[in-house]
Amino acid sequence: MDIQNFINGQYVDPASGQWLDNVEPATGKVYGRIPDSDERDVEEAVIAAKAAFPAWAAMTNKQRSDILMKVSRGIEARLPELAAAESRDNGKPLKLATRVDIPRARDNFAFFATAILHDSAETHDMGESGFNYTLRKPLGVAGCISPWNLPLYLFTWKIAPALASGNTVVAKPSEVTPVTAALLGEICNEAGMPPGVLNIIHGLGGKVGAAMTVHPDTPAISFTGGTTTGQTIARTAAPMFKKLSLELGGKNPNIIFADCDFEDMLNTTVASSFANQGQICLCGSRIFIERPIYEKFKEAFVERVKKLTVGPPNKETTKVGALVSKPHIEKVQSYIELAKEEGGTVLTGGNRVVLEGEYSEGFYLEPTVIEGLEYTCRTNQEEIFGPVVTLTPFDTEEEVLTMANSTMYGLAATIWTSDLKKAHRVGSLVESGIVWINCWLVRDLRTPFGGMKNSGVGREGGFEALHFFTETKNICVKL
Ligand SMILES: NC(=O)C1=CN([C@@H]2O[C@H](COP(=O)(O)OP(=O)(O)OC[C@H]3O[C@@H](n4cnc5c(N)ncnc54)[C@H](O)[C@@H]3O)[C@@H](O)[C@H]2O)C=CC1
Ligand SMILES: O=C(O)/C=C/C=C(\O)C(=O)O
Repeated sequence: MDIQNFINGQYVDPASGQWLDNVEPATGKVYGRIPDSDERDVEEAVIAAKAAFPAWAAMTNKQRSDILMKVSRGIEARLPELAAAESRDNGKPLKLATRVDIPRARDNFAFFATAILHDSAETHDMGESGFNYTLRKPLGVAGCISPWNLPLYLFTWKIAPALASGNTVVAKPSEVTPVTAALLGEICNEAGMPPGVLNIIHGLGGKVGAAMTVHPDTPAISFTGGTTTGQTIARTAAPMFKKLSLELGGKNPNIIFADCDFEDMLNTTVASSFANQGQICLCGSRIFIERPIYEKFKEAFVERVKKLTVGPPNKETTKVGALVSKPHIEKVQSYIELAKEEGGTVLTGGNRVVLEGEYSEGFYLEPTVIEGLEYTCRTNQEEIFGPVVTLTPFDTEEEVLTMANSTMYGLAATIWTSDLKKAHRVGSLVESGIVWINCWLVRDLRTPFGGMKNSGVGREGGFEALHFFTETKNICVKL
């Protein structure tokens, strides 16, 4: 299956005439080609987006909202097809793509299509001498760059607010999982989105992403991906005074107190550790357990993890699918080896899984649980982004906070306790942009979403996302 760039409402080949292989993680085999685009394709896309901007920005919020709602309904209408494409491209279980990824892409469009109808600006009253009012103007052409772990989910999480607030967009999905983004162009055309409003360029980050970032006519860049890539983007964009939204890596603590609801915690901790093969920036990869329940937790957790079925993404019984790529599974395996060198004991997992028949070369890995590591070691400090978690006991709140806050990251934390005061106390001291108490990945799209420290800059979600894609202007009126 070959895909093309989507520029000015048309599907076109890359200027280079060159293509990249697209590999199916479940089989390890090439199953299509994607454009190996470069700065010439980005230039064409920016030209189209600039031309479309005045008319799109001049529409009323209601007019834009109507089109974006049609996109949302178009995603819903093609949900089975999109879910199958996502699962094949990424390796994630089809069930997950059907229940989570594609519904969330649909909801992202519906959420921002309706949010824009409820947005308003401030007035600052100066009494008899006058008043100020605030205008928020779209920026122009927004650059949106997204990763491979939640492909259409995160692609639309950026595009929808950018479009709703009146910008046109040049977007780049990950070259590892480009297919559902390519299909989105068809849905936008069917929804009556004017040509040039959304443009989608495929290819390598170092070529396409870099060209989008350095282009003088992309005043805002919204990026989700690895922290190192975020640093590269910031180095280019900051001196150009671009607006930057960076959602980066995490090394999230999952803090389990002895007084928690054990069964609820156990069920959710299995999911927060291994959902999407552990490839979600919000997964809790460092599990801290209060000492009185450490052994009980370890035994119960390992027993549950051993029962997780690793299998082909399209099989009904599969709980853990394929990791996204060969380089990625090799990276994750290298961390398991590192953990052993650092003195860790693998309690379960640690090995590649070789399935039968057409899946024998797929990227399957056992869900892995490790204990006995110092909290300061590399395994406990660096983002692994795979189905690997570590267990560490703790005795006091102070101790667990020291360990939880010891990494360069600060994205998400989970706290399990029946003591609301303790939950609130620890929640306010843990260095994380997002804290879940007695739950995980419960999402309300209105809430600020993003990380502290090296986990990012800025917040997505709700009005914060809509406002990121605007320039705020204050107008002072003297009476
Ligand atoms: N949401 C998250 O927190 C994610 C974190 N990661 C982390 O990053 C590590 C590396 O994964 P990658 O796939 O290499 O992520 P990445 O950060 O390289 O890729 C994310 C997106 O950025 C683009 N990109 C790459 N280099 C770029 C550049 N110089 N300028 C502009 N755009 C660029 C990519 O093409 C892709 O669309 C993973 O092992 C994981 O630890 C990866 C994906 C998502
Ligand atoms: O918005 C969400 O619900 C989830 C976002 C997840 C990421 O940004 C990620 O895994 O990279």
